[in-house]
Amino acid sequence: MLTGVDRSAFVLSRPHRSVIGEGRLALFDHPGAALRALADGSARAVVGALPFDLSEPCALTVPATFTVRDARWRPPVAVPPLPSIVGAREEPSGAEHMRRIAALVARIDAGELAKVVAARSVEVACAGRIDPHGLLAALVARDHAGNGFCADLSPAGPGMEDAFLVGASPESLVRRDGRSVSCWPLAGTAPRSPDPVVDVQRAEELASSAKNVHEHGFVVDWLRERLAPLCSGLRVEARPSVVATPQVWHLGTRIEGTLRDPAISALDVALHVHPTPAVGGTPHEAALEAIRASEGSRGFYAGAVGWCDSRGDGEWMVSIRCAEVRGDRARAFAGGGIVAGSDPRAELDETSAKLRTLLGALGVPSDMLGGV
Ligand SMILES: C=C(O[C@H]1C=CC=C(C(=O)O)[C@@H]1O)C(=O)O
Repeated sequence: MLTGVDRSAFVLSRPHRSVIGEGRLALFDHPGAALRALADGSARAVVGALPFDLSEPCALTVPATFTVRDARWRPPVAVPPLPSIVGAREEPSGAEHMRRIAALVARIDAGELAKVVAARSVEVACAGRIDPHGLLAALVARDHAGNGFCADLSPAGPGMEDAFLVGASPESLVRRDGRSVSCWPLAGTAPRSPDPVVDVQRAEELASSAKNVHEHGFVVDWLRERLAPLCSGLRVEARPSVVATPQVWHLGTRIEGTLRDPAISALDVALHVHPTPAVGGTPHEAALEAIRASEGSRGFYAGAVGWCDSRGDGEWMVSIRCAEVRGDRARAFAGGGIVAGSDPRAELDETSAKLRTLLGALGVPSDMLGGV
């Protein structure tokens, strides 16, 4: 048992630092109210999650204690073991996901869209309650960079009691330290291989893949466009580099700038750039409409998780490689960018590789679902 520890505490674990928010002084289901509380000094910090669709409720908390440490998160005491797996169900099925991708590719060919991210989920049923910090501990231990997050979703209101968003995202939406702002968008993916020679070959192929570089470019263009009015001296790496997670390789581009107005906070910037085409698409509105039509609400998957303090500093991660956890259930999500020429089977396999982050940490055997 975790005694004397806030089992619903917010945690963001990063390679360089961890942020922990315990207790709850105030809850906000709208980011505007959180921004006002930070600006008027009534909140020292705000932590939590933004949904994919910003017209839906967010889940932000003013914690009673807010701790920043210069190292990745480690559980303060032993966490309970995760319960055994009873079953797992894909939503939609792999066949339906491929059908949706084929329909999106047809819309891209017709010139209605240039890029759109298609996502699916797996709902895992367990024999007992999933401790959110127990799952977080498993994720952080399996992630060589030490990435992980856990956010209480109950501030989003009715229906979200006992819901948490738990994940290990490699993608930083925005980080603000004083006037410095940085983003590290990821898009373009290749699965890792247990064979080191094949693994390196896959990374090299990804770096030179015209399709993946094209898919990645939409995200960089969007961020450049959104950040240029806010920043002076915006620096965007000329070409993407290859970034490793335990399950996949990604293309990533570092972007840095200096805020023209020091009153603009990390949360302001996150709200200004979210959702990027790493989770949405291009053109922006048409892609969001296509996602709504094919998937319905994504809830907090593909939103953002992070923190912002009263100085405006903070960090927000894109909430991918995550699951919504409620009681004995966890619903894990993964998506992938669809562009002209995307192959539905390869895209399905890509989401299976991404889903392994969560399914592996939960202990779901790989043969429990077709190919996931
Ligand atoms: C939308 C997801 O990943 C994004 C981040 C990195 C690579 C991506 C891709 O190659 O499609 C996605 O844009 C997800 O993992 O659910």
